[in-house]
Amino acid sequence: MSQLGNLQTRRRVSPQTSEMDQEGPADPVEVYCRVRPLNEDEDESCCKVLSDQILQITPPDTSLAFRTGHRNATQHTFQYVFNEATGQREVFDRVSMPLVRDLFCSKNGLLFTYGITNSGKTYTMSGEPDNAGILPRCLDIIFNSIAELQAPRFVFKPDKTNGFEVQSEGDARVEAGKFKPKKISAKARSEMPEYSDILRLPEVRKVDCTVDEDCSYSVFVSYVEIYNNYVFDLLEDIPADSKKPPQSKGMREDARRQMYISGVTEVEVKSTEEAYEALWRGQRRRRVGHTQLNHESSRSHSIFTIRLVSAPLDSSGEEVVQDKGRVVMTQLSLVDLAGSERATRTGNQGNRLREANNINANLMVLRTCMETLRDNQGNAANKIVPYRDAKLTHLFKNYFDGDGKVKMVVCVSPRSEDYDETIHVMRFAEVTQEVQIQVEKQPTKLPVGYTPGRRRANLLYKAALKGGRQEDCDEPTSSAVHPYHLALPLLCVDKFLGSDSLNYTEFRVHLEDRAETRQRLLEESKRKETEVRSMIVSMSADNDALKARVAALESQLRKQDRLAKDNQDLGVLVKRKDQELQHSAQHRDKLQKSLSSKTAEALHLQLQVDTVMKKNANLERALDAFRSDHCDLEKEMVQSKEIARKEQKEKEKIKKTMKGFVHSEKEKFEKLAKEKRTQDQKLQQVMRMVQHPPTAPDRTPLTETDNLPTHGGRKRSISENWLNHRPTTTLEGATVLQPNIKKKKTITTPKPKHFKDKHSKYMLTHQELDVKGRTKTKLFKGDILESRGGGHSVRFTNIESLDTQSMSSENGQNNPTTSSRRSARLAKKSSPTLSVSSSMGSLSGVSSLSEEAEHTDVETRCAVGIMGKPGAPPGYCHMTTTDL
Ligand SMILES: Nc1ncnc2c1ncn2[C@@H]1O[C@H](COP(=O)(O)OP(=O)(O)OP(=O)(O)O)[C@@H](O)[C@H]1O
Repeated sequence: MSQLGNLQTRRRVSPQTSEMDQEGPADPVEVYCRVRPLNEDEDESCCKVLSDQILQITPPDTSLAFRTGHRNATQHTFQYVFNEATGQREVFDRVSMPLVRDLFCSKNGLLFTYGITNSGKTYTMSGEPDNAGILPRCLDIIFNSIAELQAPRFVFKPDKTNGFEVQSEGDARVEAGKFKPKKISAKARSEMPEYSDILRLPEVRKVDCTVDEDCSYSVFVSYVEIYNNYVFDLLEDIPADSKKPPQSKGMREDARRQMYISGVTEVEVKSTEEAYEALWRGQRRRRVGHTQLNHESSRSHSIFTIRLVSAPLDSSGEEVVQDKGRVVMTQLSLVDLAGSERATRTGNQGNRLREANNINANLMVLRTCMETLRDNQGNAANKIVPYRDAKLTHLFKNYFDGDGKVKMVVCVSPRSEDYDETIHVMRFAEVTQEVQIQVEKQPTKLPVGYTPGRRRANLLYKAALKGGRQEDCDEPTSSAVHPYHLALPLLCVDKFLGSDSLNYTEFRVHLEDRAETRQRLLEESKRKETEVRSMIVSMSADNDALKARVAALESQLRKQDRLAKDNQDLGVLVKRKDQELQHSAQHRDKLQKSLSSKTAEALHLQLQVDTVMKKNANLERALDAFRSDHCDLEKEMVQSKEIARKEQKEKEKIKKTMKGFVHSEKEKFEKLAKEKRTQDQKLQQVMRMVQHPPTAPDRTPLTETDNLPTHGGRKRSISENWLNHRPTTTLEGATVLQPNIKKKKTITTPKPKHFKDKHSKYMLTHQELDVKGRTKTKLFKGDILESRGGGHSVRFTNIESLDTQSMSSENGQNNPTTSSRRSARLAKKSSPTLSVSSSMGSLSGVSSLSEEAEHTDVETRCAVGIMGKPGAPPGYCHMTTTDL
């Protein structure tokens, strides 16, 4: 672990970097965003590009975030946001062109495309036929830029330890002679038509920086994929008939502590077409491998690496310097990451789930690394960055340690269904943007000790040589002269040799001239050489001074660049801060609004509290009053209880007294009862005697005879016919009052025909209860007389009555016990009514005599009358003469 810790803080020292600036600037990871257009079958977009730097995402109703209450749209700031209509060229120019430029300035580059499945990562990285993405454009522009500066094939050779060897052009040619370039057959090409046309870029573009013409360049490409945390080489030569599945590669660290894939195939490519063929082969292998391993392309991370290898030309500008230490290698890694969606979303199982987990593990580690890097910068912490936890981060750890520029294109699917995943992507992007990479100092190029422009000079020289042979020797053109060639004047011997008159003297003179000229020229040459040498020395001094000046200017320029970059960063920061301020202002407004509403609410509540407190005070006062009342009542209750207790005591006293009284009364009563029983016995004896008299005339014991004339005596009545009118309500058992009449007809309801019969006497039995509940029985007796109109009338002659009192008081012969019993029964049965039929109308108006028949005038004598009315119950009442 300590070793890992060291990794983070250690700065790599490049063998070519002898002069390093003190401290490199911090370079943020640049994160771009690209929103793909909606497909035809997709109708709702949740993304909106607000400006070049801001993307707004709105949660749709169906999203989990919306359902869990996160309903506000979120805004995300990026280095640059490409909207749905942005073309591939613009994306390349903004994102990748600076990386390609860096390649020629000895700076490495790493570019990721990150996003969920189907968000446009592959489209952005590789593109489509006629719509090339970043990768083919990078290749194209590199080859366009180094077209005539390329070293012959095999001059540079990978040394298997992440470095390159240089060999002479002769050796390279020998090796090249054996090399057979791999050409894709038309049949194979037809299998993957999507890659066959991709290179047709409409324009020829070069990098917009100076490419060192005194260097020779070679391009190498490698293509690997990381699947389930294994690294597979996609350009490895595997025999066509091999049944073995692809073997994974290991990772190593080279002498410069750079991570590399051990044994990875690096293919030297001399043109865009060749590079693209390698890519194509890799894609094909990927497809075959995926079939063997049973996985899908989008489930693995693919890494296409372009290495630009260069070395300076020698002094003649002819060949590459045969020195390995002078080889410069820069690389650009283009990474198409697998879909970032979470395993749960895909609903995968088994292998697919493991696959998804591994993808996520790699991306998760990438995220953790970013977070740790950010924390280390922000809080000056020194946490260990877990690069080694995943192959992906392990391979690129040098980039994050400052060995190159890191960029990321976040691809966004605008589909509403993808909202929840897109938000995760945005969070990762935000973290990544905050990572600042401490850029390693760019090595100042060592002066190689050769004159610049030697390639061009060599070419010119070659061209001059070529031209000298062709043209006439007399007038060598200045343009064809080698700048360092001090040509001697040419001697045209032919004109002497070909003449007929051979003049040797002339020839000797000419030769002497020539020797003289030669001597002169030699002297001149020496002089010129000395001049040139001194010139060169002075030029070299000038050159050194110029170089120093250039270096100073370059460092100034770098500083300016840095300042400009800082300015730009500051601008971005200020913009971001402005937005944050806006947000916070909005938030503050919202808070103020809610505060004022809360204040109003609080006031309202305060009022309510005041009212409640007032009510409470009233209630407390009422409670006090109730309490004092309660005390009073309690006192009263105590007093009442005292009174009640006293009363109870008194009651008990009275009860005791009453008990004594009742007891004495009971004794008295029992004594009386005893006496009554003896009386009863006596009375019964009398009754027996009365009911069964031996001979004596029947005498109603209970009869109360008034002062009426005695023509209705008992003896007589025996021989007379009596109409005995006993209404149905008459109680049985009143026999004690019944006269002993033999000839009688008892009727309940009198009718005229009864009076037409031979009856001469009429007797009506009437019973009634008095106010004390005693039964009064009366016998109204009278004579039936024929009226003048042919009807009948009754003249009452006698009334006999019985009640308990009268019996006991008026007739000592009456049996009080019997009477009272009967009376009680009568009282129970019904009210006493005298029943007279409606036909008794003829009977009305007949006067009768009262018991106290002492009245002498009609008015008093007729005080009682019998009255019958149709439909009304019969009865009698006291009447006046006027009533009658
Ligand atoms: N910017 C764009 N303009 C037009 N079409 C696009 C764009 N981005 C993506 N597409 C289209 O969207 C579809 C999905 O894109 P692509 O295959 O690149 O997604 P991906 O993220 O690489 O998916 P995977 O993770 O499965 O590889 C393709 O048909 C592609 O043509």
